[in-house]
Amino acid sequence: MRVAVTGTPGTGKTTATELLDTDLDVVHLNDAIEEEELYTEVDEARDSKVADLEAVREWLDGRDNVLVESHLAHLLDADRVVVLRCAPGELERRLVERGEPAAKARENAESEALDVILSESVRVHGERNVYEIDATDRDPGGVADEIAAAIAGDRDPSAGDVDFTDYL
Ligand SMILES: Nc1ncnc2c1ncn2[C@@H]1O[C@H](COP(=O)(O)OP(=O)(O)O)[C@@H](O)[C@H]1O
Repeated sequence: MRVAVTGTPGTGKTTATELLDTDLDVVHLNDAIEEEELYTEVDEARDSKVADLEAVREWLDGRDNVLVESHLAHLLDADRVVVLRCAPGELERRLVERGEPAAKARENAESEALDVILSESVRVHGERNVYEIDATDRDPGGVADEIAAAIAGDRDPSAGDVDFTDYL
């Protein structure tokens, strides 16, 4: 089984998947993109690398029992897509606290308020394969438990239950 754990930067993907007790091979894709040089160019202005999704797909090819964690993970093949959500104000606070520039933190908060990643996940994979988790008031262990439930099929798929538009 291949599981994607996606969500706007700051929703807690890395923290929760590091706590996850799973038989799946957990891949922190953003680290792999750096280490394996799976990017097309470096965006100096945004201090980030532009992922080469074709190279990523090739690198992942044949790895079936894997959990791919990244804000890009929903753009890849997956049997189940877990989308972490976080209230934009809390997301913005977390990103600033972790050292992101204020403008970038706000841009991500607005993207979260607009359901950008959730909508992309539903468009690419269909609602019945998307497991939305509102992680706002959950501790990392609780989020990891929710992800484990989605992997095990112990909860139903859900998408669109979260509404953060009042942030805009
Ligand atoms: N459940 C949580 N509750 C509160 N803060 C969290 C939670 N999960 C992560 N954080 C904090 O939020 C920031 C972003 O978490 P991280 O796991 O890096 O998110 P992502 O991988 O989605 O970008 C980190 O500073 C982390 O300590």
